[in-house]
Amino acid sequence: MAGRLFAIVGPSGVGKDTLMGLARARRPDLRLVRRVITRDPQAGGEDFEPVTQADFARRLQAGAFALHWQAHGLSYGIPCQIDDWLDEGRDVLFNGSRAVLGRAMARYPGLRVLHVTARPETLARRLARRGRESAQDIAARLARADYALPAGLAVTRIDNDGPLEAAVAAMMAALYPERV
Ligand SMILES: Nc1ncnc2c1ncn2[C@@H]1O[C@H](COP(=O)(O)OP(=O)(O)O)[C@@H](O)[C@H]1O
Ligand SMILES: O=P(O)(O)OC[C@H]1O[C@H](OP(=O)(O)OP(=O)(O)O)[C@H](O)[C@@H]1O
Repeated sequence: MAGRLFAIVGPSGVGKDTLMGLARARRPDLRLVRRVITRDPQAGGEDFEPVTQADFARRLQAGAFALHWQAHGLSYGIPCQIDDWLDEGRDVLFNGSRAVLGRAMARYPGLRVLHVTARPETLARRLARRGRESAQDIAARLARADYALPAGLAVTRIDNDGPLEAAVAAMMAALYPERV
């Protein structure tokens, strides 16, 4: 049986990576995608595979990515390995761009979207505390905060403006509705 593919999306600082880690801790069988990113290897934060722009371009050319996009001056790739996982019946969760969802749905018609939200002031506070980006980069990320999702997607909204526990519970219910 084919596995299910989930994209977690939402503005920078809303808690996507944090929620992914907590979901994985509760469901070790959930496959989290390790993204290929042209980001400084020392950047910290999520576990990603750092590559140069040239290496990214080579992999793209070779068809190594199931999905890819650009944002924040970086290139992001989702390795084709997710297709093997889905074929094996694994549920797969990746941190995606809201701007790639149209293409993602075209390739994966069963795609489910977890849209994490929080108030702009909450995002600003969290990004400043996370400390991975400069003030200028934070401002650019906040400017994308209200980017709209394309129509026609299976979307569950997850509010993460309050305590993490509430958002994790909502996320687990969205991932595994049969268990609630
Ligand atoms: N509900 C929450 N309450 C307080 N801090 C949170 C909450 N959710 C996430 N954070 C913190 O906000 C920051 C941004 O979270 P992160 O998971 O990196 O967001 P994203 O991946 O969406 O950019 C992190 O420092 C994280 O610990
Ligand atoms: O098109 P958008 O929906 O605005 O998303 C743009 C990018 O921002 C996030 O990446 P990243 O994890 O680098 O940033 P973040 O941790 O600050 O969210 C997200 O995963 C996308 O790759």
